[in-house]
Amino acid sequence: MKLIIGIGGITNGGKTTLTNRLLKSVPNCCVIHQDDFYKPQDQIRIGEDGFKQWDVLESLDMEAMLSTVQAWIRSPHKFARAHGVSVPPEASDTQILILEGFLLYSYKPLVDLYSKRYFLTVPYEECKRRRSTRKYTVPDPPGLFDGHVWPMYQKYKQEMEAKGVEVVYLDGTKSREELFYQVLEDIQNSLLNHS
Ligand SMILES: Nc1ncnc2c1ncn2[C@@H]1O[C@H](COP(=O)(O)OP(=O)(O)O)[C@@H](O)[C@H]1O
Ligand SMILES: NC(=O)c1ccc[n+]([C@@H]2O[C@H](COP(=O)(O)O)[C@@H](O)[C@H]2O)c1
Repeated sequence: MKLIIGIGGITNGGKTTLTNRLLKSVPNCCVIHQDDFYKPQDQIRIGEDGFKQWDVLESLDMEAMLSTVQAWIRSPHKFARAHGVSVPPEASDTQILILEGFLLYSYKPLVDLYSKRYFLTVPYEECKRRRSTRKYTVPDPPGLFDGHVWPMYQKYKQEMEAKGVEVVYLDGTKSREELFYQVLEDIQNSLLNHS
């Protein structure tokens, strides 16, 4: 059985933290990070808002991300070995792929592939506070959060909801442990329901 799990949602919601915790506990589990598919900086256009458009889908090479997911679907064991995930000889038939990223549910060719879509949220003030301490490869210019990041977050979330994409919302202000056990239990239930 193959399960593709999305850990999506708001920037600085705790997606990477939760994903890393799950990877330590869930056997036969690989990960693909959406951030790894950012286009080169000189291909990120400047929008009418005056900012480099880091928070739009067009800034990510989603075709390449989809190809990577398809490589896992074709052969999870081969994919795991190629990505340094140990595959014991007696590995069970259950293989799990976690996709982690802030725009996971806005790219049509991927959206139906998920067995489960999680979506972390945190309120505006908390998101802005966490973001202000974060160091990206390209530092946020002044005003980026209010002028670009937050409006794009709201736009994509509204579009996702309008399309009726089914997600499980997670409250990113809960403790790291609480979030981990909530999702782990839910994944275990999904496995039971699929078997
Ligand atoms: N449950 C949580 N409660 C409080 N802070 C958290 C929690 N999860 C993550 N963080 C912190 O928030 C920041 C962003 O976390 P990260 O996992 O990198 O978010 P994302 O991958 O969604 O951008 C980091 O400083 C991290 O330590
Ligand atoms: N990874 C990069 O090269 C890069 C560069 C500039 C901004 N960002 C930011 O990364 C955010 C998405 O990643 P997180 O969900 O991990 O915060 C976006 O809001 C975007 O503004 C990433």
